[in-house]
Formats: sequence, C-alpha cells, structure tokens
Amino acid sequence: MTSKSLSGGTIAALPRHRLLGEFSLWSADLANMERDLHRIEPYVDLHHIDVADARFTPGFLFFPDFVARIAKLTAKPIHVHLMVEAEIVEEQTRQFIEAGADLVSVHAENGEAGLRAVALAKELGAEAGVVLRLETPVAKAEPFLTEVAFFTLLGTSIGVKGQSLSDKACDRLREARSLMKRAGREKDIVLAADGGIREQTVPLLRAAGAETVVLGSLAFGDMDLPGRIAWLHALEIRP
Ligand SMILES: O=C(CO)[C@@H](O)[C@H](O)COP(=O)(O)O
Repeated sequence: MTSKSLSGGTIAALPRHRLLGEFSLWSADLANMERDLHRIEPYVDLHHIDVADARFTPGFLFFPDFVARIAKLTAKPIHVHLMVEAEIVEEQTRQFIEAGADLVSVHAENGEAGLRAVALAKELGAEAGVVLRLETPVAKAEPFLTEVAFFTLLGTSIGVKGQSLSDKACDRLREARSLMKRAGREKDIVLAADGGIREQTVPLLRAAGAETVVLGSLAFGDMDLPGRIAWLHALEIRP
C-alpha cells in the first residue's frame, strides 16, 4: 500500500453530493488490521480512530503509535476522535497530529480546554472537529462552530460499541444543522453521526441531515463490502 502525504484542506476535498463512509478501525479485526485496511481502502472516505482514556469513557482505546502505523498503510485521511478528560486533551491533540492524524475531534464537554485543543490542531496544520455525548445539550457545541470543519453527534452512550441508536439521535442532528445554519457554517462543516449505524438507521440519519456515518460492524461485518458501499452512496441526498 502507498504511504500518505499530508496536505491541508482534507475536509474541503471530501465529496459533499453523497453520504460519506467513515470506517471505525475499532470494529476491524484487530488481529488482522493490515488485511482489513487493505480490504477497505478503496471505499474509505475517512478512517475513524477512537481514543478513550477510561475516565471520560468506560474503556481504554488506541494510542499515537497505532495512528503512526496506520498512516503508513493508507492514503486516506485519518480522523481521531478524542474521548478524553479536559486536562489531557491539548497534549493528546498534539501527540495524535504528530503521529499522522489529519483531523482531530474533541468533545464540547471539554469546554475551554477543548477550544484550545481546536486552535492547537489548526496551528499544527491539521483540521479540527467537535463531538457531543448523547446526553449533552446540542447548544453546548455552539462556541466551537466558528472554528471547526466537522461536527459529530454520538447516537449511543459514549465508548461502547454494538449499541442501538437512541430515539433522540435524529432530532439532535436536525438541531445541530440549525445551529450550523445560524452560525453561517452549514456549507463549511460536515455533520457526522457516530454510534448505532445499522442498515435501518442510516436512511433515517441521512434524512435528518447526517453527511457521514461512522461504520463499524455494518461495514466490517459485511461480506459484500462493495455492495454495502454502493447502497450507502445511493441513499437520497438530504432534502
Ligand atoms: O464508537 C463507536 C460507537 O460508539 C464506533 O466507532 C464503533 O466502531 C461502532 O461499532 P458498531 O456498534 O457500529 O459495530
């Protein structure tokens, strides 16, 4: 596989006329990561790498060396989702960008430290995003919206895979889109849905305004990956 070369404008270069597929490497076969990366490479719009500190989240996930290795094996952009406490979010942002992340998303719940991490990501030549836990009011993301290129809403409890989508998820996406509009950033920010991504939920999330979905078992568990991605790309564009 080719080595990737980093360049700015990663998010602006993503197609906006169809739903994007962001592949969560947590859901790959961890014992066969290189094989899985090779299999998904043609279909990936973004790689999604979860980072969890076992304090902000129930569990512990991934680290900079992992990102550095993945960056050598793919030409596709790497999105790191930092699910960590405020006191380490800036340092973690630096470490993951140095390792090869193109886009780092921090939690709005990190407050001022999260805003400083966003500024740092941009200073270091990467792009920045904001994420909300399912239970956090959507308005909490407002101070980030002038600064970020990506806005992710969790549709399940944080840091646990295999869950069903919350009933609140679609309304929250609609609210997020109105906030983006109010901030004058609707066209500049990609709106993402993470968690509970299933065959029956993707069309609902799409209709509610999601422009990308974080694919876990829906992609890695599908024997017909080209067919699954063709299905994803053919879904109606948001009205
Ligand atoms: O963080 C998450 C879910 O919250 C994703 O990154 C997981 O990878 C999703 O896995 P599935 O539940 O879709 O299998």
